[in-house]
Amino acid sequence: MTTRKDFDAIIVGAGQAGPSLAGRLAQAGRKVAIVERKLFGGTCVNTGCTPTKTLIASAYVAHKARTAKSYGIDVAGPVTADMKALKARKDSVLLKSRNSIESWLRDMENCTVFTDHARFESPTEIRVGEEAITAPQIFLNVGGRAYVPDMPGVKEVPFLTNTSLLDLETLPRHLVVVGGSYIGIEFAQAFRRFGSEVTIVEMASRLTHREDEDVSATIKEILEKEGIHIRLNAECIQLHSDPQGVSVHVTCEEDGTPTTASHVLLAVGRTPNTDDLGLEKAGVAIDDKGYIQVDDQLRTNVPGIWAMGDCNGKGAFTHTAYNDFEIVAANLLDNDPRRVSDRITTYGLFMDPPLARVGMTEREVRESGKPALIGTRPMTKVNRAVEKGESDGFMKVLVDSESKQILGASILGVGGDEAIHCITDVMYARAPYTTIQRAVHIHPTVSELIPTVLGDLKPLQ
Ligand SMILES: Cc1cc2nc3c(=O)[nH]c(=O)nc-3n(C[C@H](O)[C@H](O)[C@H](O)COP(=O)(O)OP(=O)(O)OC[C@H]3O[C@@H](n4cnc5c(N)ncnc54)[C@H](O)[C@@H]3O)c2cc1C
Ligand SMILES: NC(=O)c1ccc[n+]([C@@H]2O[C@H](COP(=O)([O-])OP(=O)(O)OC[C@H]3O[C@@H](n4cnc5c(N)ncnc54)[C@H](O)[C@@H]3O)[C@@H](O)[C@H]2O)c1
Repeated sequence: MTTRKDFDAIIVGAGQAGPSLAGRLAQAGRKVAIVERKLFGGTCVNTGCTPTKTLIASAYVAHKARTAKSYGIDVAGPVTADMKALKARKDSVLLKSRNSIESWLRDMENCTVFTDHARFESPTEIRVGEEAITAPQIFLNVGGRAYVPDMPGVKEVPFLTNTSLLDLETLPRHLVVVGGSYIGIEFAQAFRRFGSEVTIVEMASRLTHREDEDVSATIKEILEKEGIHIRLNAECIQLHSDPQGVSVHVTCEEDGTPTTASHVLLAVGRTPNTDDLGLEKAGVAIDDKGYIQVDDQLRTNVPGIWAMGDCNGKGAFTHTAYNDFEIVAANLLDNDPRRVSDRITTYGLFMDPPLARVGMTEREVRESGKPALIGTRPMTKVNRAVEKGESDGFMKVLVDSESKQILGASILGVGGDEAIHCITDVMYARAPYTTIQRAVHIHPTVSELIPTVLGDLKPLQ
């Protein structure tokens, strides 16, 4: 028999926005229900950021051990990856995080945790297993999952996604990665460093095709230097089963030589978890890709229903999901009219060296027609990078020549994922670039060279 419980607020999904919002609402004395159907912490903690960055740390150690000789250090014997031990380390890191989120929510005053699939019955009622829960305010934080394209052969062969690849306890002989963007590149480099042969198959004409061409080209060079094969313009990918695993045809020509993979990873984007939420019963509007449509304060078209994180299509990162929580909490609880449009685009791609990005790309600046200045510097001219023996990449900053404000930056280089934040903060402050140029940064750091780049700006031709 269905039981019915009434709350002030229901949160669906315990990813990167839901738990923090539960905390704020419960603290404000609201009676809160949070529903999680699978793993507390969602994608980032369980199958995304945390496990990948933990594996990438192991891959970095392998790479350093293999190149130890060039630092004057002898490492006896071949460097090999113990996949079981790698996985155990990764699991222990993510389990701590998952468990701490779950126990925080379960111990939270004014908060009731439900662990089942949530589905709308009406705009104010949600069914969770045998229970019906109601609230005048409902917050959706349902995230997304790996997109599986309907490519020829995909139904006939075994393939991996970011979730299943993380569970491997043996090293793939040859990993073919379909998709040359964040997920594909991070996994490709890590598995190459663990010892797999790796091929990236990308249908666009370059890797990370949303980045500037110089960024894509340098990423390709770095990956190829480590022995990763890269097949671009792969417009006719077909998968066939093969006695040795999966054969992957890449070219449209019938006689093109296939690549034989022991494992295939699909890393071609994400799809939102909105198809099984009963949104039609609540009347919540989605776009043609399934993303929940929201306004600048993350309100859906139905009063009393909000959507935060990857499921609203306004961002696809942990920091954007968390910022969605901050926006909703500020508007509802703090009388602070924060907006999504206040957010400056920023993200990292955690290959080694990492790519860090903020604001506009050079291409976007050119397309905008704004009069602009540009400053660049190769990492070979950054002392710290040279001293570390990690001088691949470059930094590039674009400035509005009239307002003197920074329009955007790309740092592809060691430490770039940290150094970028001195640029980000000045962009949020809407201060002129000269603020950074006159700041004294510590020697020897990567950040130290950002004032130098800004001291040598040239008109963008
Ligand atoms: C391999 C990989 C690496 C990544 N690395 C990074 C990174 O380094 N940095 C970064 O910023 N981002 C990274 N991301 C992206 C990041 O993980 C996501 O942007 C982030 O997790 C989105 O958070 P979210 O709260 O929107 O959704 P999620 O974290 O996906 O959480 C949604 C939760 O809702 C639950 N749920 C869904 N439907 C229902 C339902 N009907 N009922 C109950 N519960 C439901 C799900 O089980 C899940 O726990 C990575 C992603 C992947 C896949
Ligand atoms: N460092 C990070 O912050 C990080 C890391 C991993 C994932 N993520 C998040 O996960 C999301 C998904 O990442 P992703 O790399 O899967 O997707 P993506 O959308 O960034 O890139 C998909 C890539 O696959 C290619 N592609 C699409 N269909 C293809 C096909 N049929 N054959 C060959 N190539 C094809 C595209 O051209 C593109 O290069 C990202 O939007 C990102 O927000 C973030």
